[in-house]
Order: sequence, then C-alpha cells, then structure tokens
Amino acid sequence: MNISVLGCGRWGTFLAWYVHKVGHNVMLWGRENSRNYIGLKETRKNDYLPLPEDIVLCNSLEKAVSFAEMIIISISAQELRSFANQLSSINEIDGKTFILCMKGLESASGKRLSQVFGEEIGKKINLAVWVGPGHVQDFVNHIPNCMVIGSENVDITKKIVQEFSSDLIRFYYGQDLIGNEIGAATKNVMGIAAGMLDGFNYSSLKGSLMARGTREISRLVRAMGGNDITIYGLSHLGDYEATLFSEHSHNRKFGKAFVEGERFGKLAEGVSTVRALRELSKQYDVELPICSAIYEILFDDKNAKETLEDLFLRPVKFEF
Ligand SMILES: NC(=O)C1=CN([C@@H]2O[C@H](COP(=O)(O)OP(=O)(O)OC[C@H]3O[C@@H](n4cnc5c(N)ncnc54)[C@H](OP(=O)(O)O)[C@@H]3O)[C@@H](O)[C@H]2O)C=CC1
Ligand SMILES: O=C(CO)COP(=O)(O)O
Repeated sequence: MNISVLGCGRWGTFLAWYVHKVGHNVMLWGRENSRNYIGLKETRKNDYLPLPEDIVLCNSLEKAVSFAEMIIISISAQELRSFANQLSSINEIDGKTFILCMKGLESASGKRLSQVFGEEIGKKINLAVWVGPGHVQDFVNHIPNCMVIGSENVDITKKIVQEFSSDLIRFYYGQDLIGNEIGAATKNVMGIAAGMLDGFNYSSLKGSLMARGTREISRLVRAMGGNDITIYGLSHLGDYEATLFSEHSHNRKFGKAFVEGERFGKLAEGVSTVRALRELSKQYDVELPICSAIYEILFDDKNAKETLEDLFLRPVKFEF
C-alpha cells in the first residue's frame, strides 16, 4: 500500500521508517524550510535512525496526499488545526484514511485532536488515532512494544491494524476514542510531574503518582462520556514507563529541567495539554489536583516544591 507520513520530526520520521519496514511504499513529507527535512534530504539520517533509500522525501502536500491511501500525521498538536485547514483545500483528500499519531489536546478549547481535525477537514474521510508507549531509540534497537489504534469505525481500526502489525509492534483495537485521546495526551502531564519529582530526588513517589494520576484522569474520562477503564490501558497507564521513567522522555526531561532552573528546548506536549486540562476541569466540573498543581507551577509561578508538597495536605479521603 502507498502510505504518506506528514511531519518529519522525531516521531514522524520513525513512523515512515516503521511502515516502510513492514512492507509499504512510503513518502515522507516535511516543510521546505524544516531543519529536520533538510537534514534528512542531505544525509538520509537523523539523530535516531538511517532513512532507507526508497522512502521518498517530499515537500509538496498535494503530492504527498495524492500518493497515498493512508496518511499518517505527526506534528506538534497545537499546529494541527491550521495544518488540517491547509489539508482541507486539497481535493484528493476525499475518502482517504488519516491516522493521527500525536499526543495532545487543543490548549485553548480542550478539544481532542480528532475533533479538531474533523472540524477543519469538513470532507468525507476516515479518521483514526495511533497512540501508546514507544520510543524511537527502543524500536530501532529491535525492542518491541504494544500500541493501540482506535477510530469511530471498527472496520477502519481493523484495516489499519492489519496493515501495520509486525513482530515489533503488537496493536490492540481501541474501543474508546475519548479515553484513548485523553489518556494519550494526559500521560505527558504525568511525565512532567514525574520529571519534577526526579528533580527533587522524590523519584520514589512515582508509584503514588501512577496510582493517583490514573485515578484523576479516569474521573475526567468518565465525565466526558468515555470509559474510565481505558485509562488503565495502553494509551495512558501503559505509556507511563515510557514517560515517567524513561531516560528518553521529553516530557519527563522538561519537568526535571524546569525545577532545576534549566531550559529543555524540545517539544514537550504536556505543557500545552495542562492548559487544556484546566479548561476541561471547568467544563466537566472534575477536580484534577495533580494536573492543577502542574499548571500552577508552570503558569502561575507557584513554587514547585511547595505546590507538590501541598498535595499531601489535601483532606484525607477514601482511595476509590
Ligand atoms: N509513542 C508515540 O506514540 C509517540 C508520539 N509522539 C507524538 O508525536 C508528536 C510529534 O512529536 P515529535 O516528533 O517528538 O516532535 P518534533 O518536534 O520532533 O516534530 C514535530 C514536527 O512537527 C512539524 N510541525 C510543527 N508545526 C507544523 C506546522 N504548522 N505544519 C506542519 N508541520 C509542523 C515540525 O516541522 P519542522 O520539521 O519544520 O520543525 C516537526 O517536523 C507529538 O504529539 C508527540 O506526543 C512522539 C513520540 C512517541
Ligand atoms: O509518547 C512517548 C512515548 O510513548 C514519547 O514521550 P515524550 O514525548 O515524553 O518523549
């Protein structure tokens, strides 16, 4: 099958490498002036992997769209609305299958990425999300993982899983798009919290963070009409090792650098997601103590150590 991947950063380039490895013809799109794109064009590699010669690099969106039956998108979540708007003017998108491989929520509205994409595209397309644990560094070293693909159409979910399954990635069919998207986005906020704990030498608290983080996000998912058990699946709890504990996680590194007074320059999606969560917490009247603490530390200039320690001063309550 012909597959295009739109976005040639860390994850997009990996996805192109992966779908090529499982036997597809692949076109990888990047912006003309992108440092990532130019680097790949010049050297056929990036910091993570060598790009096989028969993956076609291209910077025409029209060409990338018309080439493929399935189109994977992996760009920064906050850019999805304007990018989808650009895509919507391309006639050939009708009837194609789009797969969002990103973990975020629109920060101003709290909307899920499939909602944002659907609103802007306004054409008849198939839409799915592909999330769950996995770092490029592990996959290229042949370390397998499990991930989840979900959509509102189970036939589409099954078709994508069939095309992309391999002994490197075992997929599960997602059953709850709300839970999978909220779960994938919010694990990054827990990753930032974990990085802060690491920065304060409080790493032993990450077990508690796992227990209480899943609990508060599952309450949100339920209020939004999703299934709270989804949060204990691959998109959220299943991604904690790769985020809360991994040396590769950008979100964890961001949180650690933040409390150490350093700057972490790479994309940490949890920063924008925590803004979205403030909005969702109000919209659905759900208390999100850990997410609120991270918001106050990042955006209200609250003292990080005191704010995290204040979580211990909350009234005693039943665990579940
Ligand atoms: N296991 C998983 O499912 C993983 C998922 N991810 C997710 O993938 C997404 C991307 O992360 P990552 O690859 O690390 O980020 P990077 O910063 O490495 O890449 C982001 C890419 O988005 C592109 N981009 C940004 N804005 C636009 C725009 N307006 N139009 C077109 N392209 C744009 C950038 O372009 P340019 O090259 O021009 O800068 C860049 O290529 C995130 O949502 C992240 O959470 C990441 C890792 C693992
Ligand atoms: O989603 C990921 C791992 O599954 C990547 O996490 P980071 O963006 O924190 O590196």
